[in-house]
Amino acid sequence: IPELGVETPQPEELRVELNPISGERPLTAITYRIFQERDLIRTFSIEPHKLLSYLFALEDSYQQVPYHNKLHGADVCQSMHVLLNSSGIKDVFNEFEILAAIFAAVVHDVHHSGLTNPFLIKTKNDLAILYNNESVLENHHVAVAFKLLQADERNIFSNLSAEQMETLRKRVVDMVLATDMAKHKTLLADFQNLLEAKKMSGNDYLTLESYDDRILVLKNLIHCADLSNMTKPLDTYSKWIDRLMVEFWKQGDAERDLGLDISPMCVRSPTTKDKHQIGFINSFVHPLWETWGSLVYPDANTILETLAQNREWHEASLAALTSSTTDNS
Ligand SMILES: CCc1cc(COc2cc(C(=O)Nc3c(Cl)cncc3Cl)ccc2OC)on1
Ligand SMILES: [Zn+2]
Ligand SMILES: [Zn+2]
Repeated sequence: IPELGVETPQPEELRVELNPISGERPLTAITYRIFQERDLIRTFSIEPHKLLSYLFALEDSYQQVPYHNKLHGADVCQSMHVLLNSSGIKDVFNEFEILAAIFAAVVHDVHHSGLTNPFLIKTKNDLAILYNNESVLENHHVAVAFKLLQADERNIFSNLSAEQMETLRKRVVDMVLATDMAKHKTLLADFQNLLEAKKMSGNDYLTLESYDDRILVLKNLIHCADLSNMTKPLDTYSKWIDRLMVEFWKQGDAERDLGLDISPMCVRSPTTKDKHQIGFINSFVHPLWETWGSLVYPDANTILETLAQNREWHEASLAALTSSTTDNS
């Protein structure tokens, strides 16, 4: 693959265009690089200047909130890229599904307001009215992502056939809507049932025939990427927690000012962080990653070990915190 990912008559010009990206445009830089590395630009005859225009507009449509900003979009896209390379699924998905998965990951939280679905619903936000309280944020994210494609100079899929575009759109909508935490239990249960059935059939690697089976794995994959903070080294992980805490606590302040009940995760207290993290990892994150780990065994072993270490870190700091407070009492 040529250095800039595409044969171009003006390599210098494209290089210049790309250079300013890496500093203040992390989402564009990471996503463009992944498109190059996976040769998606050539496979789907994507015009490089359209890809840059789309990514610039997408990056600028992420709000400047503490956690759900363009860095989170870039992070989930990069995590999706790595997870798609797991040996257990490397040869399962075709290039159309990979294009949809990478695109869904980078757009999945665009224009996030830093508030939760329950908050938007209980404050009767316009978005909650528009989407009838159903996956309000996630419907908004994927609608904004496709709205940005409507401008011709940003339509990176202009060389796909109408039928290819239709399937791509369905996959992206299905994956982004699956990032709604309210769907976690059903999504994981369906995933576990699928793997159970596959194990019964005896063949050692994953064969997925139907669209429903294939998209079910991709939905869990983007959900894993969205919940991958806890599987990262502690120094990275703790930065994500602090960002999310600031975002949740700001919502808590808004709830208090509006005379609403303060959501449990949004209560400002030193033990909130550790208690909620441990509870969240135990009830959501570990079961999901354990199921993913069984699919791509042994590829996810490092991830599972890091997750366990991070949980222990919280348990130790919670013990230290509570013992010190009981001493003072
Ligand atoms: C007080 C801060 C706090 C954080 C938690 C749970 O921890 C985390 C939760 C989430 C988390 O819930 N992310 C999320 C997803 Cl995956 C989908 N829709 C909405 C959201 Cl907010 C993403 C990252 C986390 O830690 C780094 O519980 N309390
Ligand atoms: Zn989201
Ligand atoms: Zn997200």
